[in-house]
Order: sequence, then structure tokens, then C-alpha cells
Amino acid sequence: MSMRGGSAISLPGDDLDSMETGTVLRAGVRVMARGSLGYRIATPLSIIAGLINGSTMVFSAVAIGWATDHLIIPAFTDAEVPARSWWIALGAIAGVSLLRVITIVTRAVAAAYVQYGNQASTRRALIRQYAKLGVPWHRRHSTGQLLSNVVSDVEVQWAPMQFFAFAMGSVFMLLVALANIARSDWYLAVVALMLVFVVLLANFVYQRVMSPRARDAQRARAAVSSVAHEAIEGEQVIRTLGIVDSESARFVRAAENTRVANTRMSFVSAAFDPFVELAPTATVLVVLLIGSGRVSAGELTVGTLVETIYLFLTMALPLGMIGRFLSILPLAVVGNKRTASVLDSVDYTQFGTETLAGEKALGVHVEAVRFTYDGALGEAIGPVELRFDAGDVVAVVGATGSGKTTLVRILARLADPDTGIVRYDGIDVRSLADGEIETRVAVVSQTSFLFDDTIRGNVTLGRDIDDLQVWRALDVAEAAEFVRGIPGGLDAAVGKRGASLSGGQRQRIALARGLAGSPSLLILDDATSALDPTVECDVLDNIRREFVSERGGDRRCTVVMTAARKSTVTLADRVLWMNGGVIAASGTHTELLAHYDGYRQIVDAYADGMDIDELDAAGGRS
Ligand SMILES: Nc1ncnc2c1ncn2[C@@H]1O[C@H](COP(=O)(O)OP(=O)(O)OP(=O)(O)O)[C@@H](O)[C@H]1O
Repeated sequence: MSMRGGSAISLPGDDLDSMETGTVLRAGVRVMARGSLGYRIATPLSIIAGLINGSTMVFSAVAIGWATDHLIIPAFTDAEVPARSWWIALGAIAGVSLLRVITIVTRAVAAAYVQYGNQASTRRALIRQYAKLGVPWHRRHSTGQLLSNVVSDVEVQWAPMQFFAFAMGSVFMLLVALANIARSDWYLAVVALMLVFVVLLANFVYQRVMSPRARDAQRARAAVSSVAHEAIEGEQVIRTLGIVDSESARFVRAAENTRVANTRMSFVSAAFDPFVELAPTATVLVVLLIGSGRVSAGELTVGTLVETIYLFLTMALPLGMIGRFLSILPLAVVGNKRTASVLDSVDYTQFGTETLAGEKALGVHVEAVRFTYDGALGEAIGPVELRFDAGDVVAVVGATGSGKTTLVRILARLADPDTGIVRYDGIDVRSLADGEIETRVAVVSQTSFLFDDTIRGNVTLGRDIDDLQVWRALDVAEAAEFVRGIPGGLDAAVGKRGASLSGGQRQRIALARGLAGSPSLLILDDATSALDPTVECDVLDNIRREFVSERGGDRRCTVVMTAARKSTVTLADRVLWMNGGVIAASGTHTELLAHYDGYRQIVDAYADGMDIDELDAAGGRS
């Protein structure tokens, strides 16, 4: 069996290749600065702690230099060391150490607060945005991409924040250290400047070498999750088609690519880290060489030389830290671009302010509607002109691909037509207020998604629906009997995606969910396809009796169902025959059967073996 395509995953918004290193740096620092602004206490706290911590490294060097001149040298020359000097040295070293501990803890806690706070708020913003963005936007973006936006993109976007205050403190420490060395000796200051220059240059090279590798690793990780996500989603297909081995091989390839990409990254840091660690230590030899000559010439004290050497040795830490910060900045820029591409999207569903009066069935009017899917060559439907009176029970019949699902999606405003208008009770659906359609229209589709919750939870979905209404909806959906038979009844957990139920049972729970909100327009898109014809007839009759029939003169619900089985279409007041995206004919089942060969062929092709008379006897109408 041939293997399916490779696992190369593209990262939209990942145009890092075209960006200069300087531009990436500026963009990255801007992201960090913007993220810091929202934290009025934690940000200044982490920066101040970072700056103080940077200074403490210089203080330590000064204290050690002072102790060398005032304690160690006099000890060698048998000179008297006043007790005060010992106390000063002890106090300075202990004080600086304590300050370092406090600032390290403060900096780490405050930086974590800012980093994880930003992660959480970006994730919240993304989730809010996903909810706001319209169905067309969601159709253009895969589940894997949405997941990777909200998980790994957010993570890499804010990862450098943990080093931001540290890196700022490190730059400050380097400046103070350079000033301190320059104050003592210009020759040594030049050596220090050269060291900083060489290490920063090495960092620059490191960034250039590391960036593409880091990006490859990020792509490889995304590929692993995408393959895993697809395999979990398609588990049943994979098992039934016997392609477990090829799917496993695909996963192993993706995992292997990740291993290789990560290892290539490790090679670069393995070569770079010792350099950054050892460069200051190696420079100490130069400092010793120059410094000892300056001490002999009486232009430098031993204490100052020791202080300078100590400074060089401690410089390894801030230089390494700046390097680490810079090395993950490019990925933060990529992460930010990817999350921003979602957050800046304005592909929202537009709402108006109109509301629908009363609770009765909705009349639906479709005027000159046309619709083409993004990237499709031709129109999916159009022009479509329709009128359903309140309380009509309508079946939409047509060959596969004739546009039934597209039509009912437009009726429920899951998509807006390119041209034309859909009206409920005369009101353009686009001028209805947000939430108005959801409370009055229920859509039940063929793929009945159930949450990993109880039966009650799946029917109510957190809406204000009591058990009486739940049982009524289950009764109408012919689900009450089997729910009563399940241990736990309404409280029984259905498992992941309703795994503990059969396909037909799942469909009936999904149907009950649609009915429980007492909709004024019920749209069933092949929603009874998993039921046997007898049960399907019972369900549709129940719906007609309980949800459509007149109450004080008003019908309560208009029903539109896509179907092909005779058992469904014969129960409708009216049948629409769709062909090639247009309504080819409209009338009762008997009329269409009598006058349209194409219609008869479709219905016969889907014939379920149940005789038409049998259906009539079961309560159907034609
Ligand atoms: N997301 C999409 N992108 C592009 N074209 C699409 C998309 N969904 C459907 N189409 C096309 O639009 C046309 C109508 O599809 P639709 O799903 O409405 O048909 P249908 O009658 O419901 O089919 P079926 O009975 O097989 O569900 C078809 O030609 C189909 O290929």
C-alpha cells in the first residue's frame, strides 16, 4: 500500500528568511516590550531586580579587590589589619551575596509572572477570537493549525520573556563593569571591550546559524502533532483499512525528523556554549599579562587587578544570558506573527440589532441566493428562490453534490450568500442581533458530535433546560427508552465523542439536543440517516406532532430536512428537488414522482426497501 504524503508542515506567517537579523532583533524586543507593558508591578520589579543583580556582580568584584588590598596583601607583609577592615569585608561580601539571592528570586518570580501571564492572556484572546471569527474563516483554517496557534506558537512567542529582565540586567552589568575597568585602567578596558565585541559577534553568528535550525525543529514538532492529530481523528479508518503499519511509519518518520532537527540544534549550541564560557576565561590570560606589567610599573594595585580578573570571569554569565535571549528571539517573532495573523483577522460574522418576535414557527424566504466556496471553480448553489411558510415541513432531495447541505447552511446562517437574502419572518438574517438565530434555530447534522459528558449534559449543553424538557426531547427523538435502559439514565457518561453509544443512538441524542431548545426553525441535514426507516418515521411523526402542530392557531416549528430516503421525503408537506445547485422542482412527493424522472431516479436509488404504502400506513404522507 502506498504511503501517504510527507509530513512537511508550513508555518503561515513564517517569513523569517526574508528578515534581516537586525529587524528580527528589533521586532523581538518590541514583542517583549509590548508584553511587559501590561504588568505595572511585575515588569518594573523584574527589571529593577535584574539591574540590581547585574550591579551586585560588579560590587562583588569591587569587594574582593578591596579585600585583596586591605586584608590579603597586608597579611603577606605582616602589616597590622584593623578589625574594622575584616568587618567591612565580611559585611560587604555577605551583604552583596544576600542582595544577589534576593534579586535572583525576585527577578525569576516576577519574570515568570509576566511570561506566563502573557501566555495566558494571548491564549484567552485567541480563544475569544476563534469564537468571534465567522464560519468561512474557520473553514479556511485546519484544526491542527488552530491548536498549534494556541499551544506552541504562544509558548515560543513568550519564551524569551524569562530572560528579558536577566538580559537587560546583563547589559547593565556589562556597562557598569566596563566603566569600572576603564576607571581603573584604560588598557584593560580596551581588552574588556574587545571581549564583549567578540562574544557579541559570536552571538550574531550563532543566531544566524541557529535560526533556520530552530525553525526546522519547530516545523518538525508541528508535523509530529499534525500526524498524531490526524491519526487519532482517523483511528477507525486506519484500523478498518489495515493501514496501521503505514500510518505508524509516517509517525516514526515525523518523530525521526524531529530528533534530527533537535540534534542539529544541539550541535550548534554544543559548539557555541563552550566558546562563550571560555572566552572570558581565556581573556583573563591577556589581562594577567597586561595587568602584571601595570602592577609592576606601580600603575595598578594588586587588588584592582584581582577585581578586574574577577569581573572578566563573571562576565561569562551575562554574555551567555544575552546569547540565550537572542537565540530564541527569532522564534518569538515567528510565534508572534502567527498569533497576530489570527488576532488581527476581522473576518467576523456581522450582526444587526433586530429581534424575532414571539416563539412561533418562522417563515423563511430565500431571495436570489448564490454561493461559491473559496477556491471552488463554480457556484455551489444559485440562483435559489424559496418560500417556506411558518410550520411547513419541507424535504430537500437531490443527488450527492447537488447543493443540499450548502442551502441548509445558508438557511441557518452558517454561511452568508455571495448575493441574495435570507429572511426569517421578513427580516434579513444579517440584521438579526448576535445570539438571536442560535436561540430560535436548531441545526442537526449527520455527524452527531457528542461531548465527553453525561446524556443530560449533551442534551442541555448548559442551557436552562429542565429534566422534564430533556425527557420530552428524548421521547420525540425515540431515545427515551434506551436512555432509561442505560445504568445511570440521564447521568450516564457517553464517553469520548459518545463512544459508548451506537451511531443511531448518538444521532438520536443529537436530535434531542436540537429539539430541547424548542426551536422555531429545525434544520435536519441527513440527521436521521443512521436510524432504521421505521424509527426514522416515528421520529419525524413525533416531531410533527410535538413541535410543529398548531397551538392556538400558530404552528410552533418549521422543519427543513435534507433527505433521500422515501421514508423521510414522504413525511414532508413539500419536497424540493435540487439539481446542480438550483431548485429543479417543488411539490409533494407524489407530484414530483409523477412528473420528474430525475427525481424518481434519485429516490429509487436511495430506496431503503420499505414499500411506499407501508410508509403511508406508518403515518407518512405523500
Ligand atoms: N468546503 C467546500 N469547498 C469547496 N467546494 C465545496 C465545499 N463544500 C461543498 N463544496 C461543493 O459544493 C457543491 C455542493 O455541495 P453540498 O455539500 O452542498 O452538496 P450536497 O447535496 O449536500 O451533497 P451530499 O449529499 O453528498 O452531502 C459540491 O459540488 C461540492 O463539491
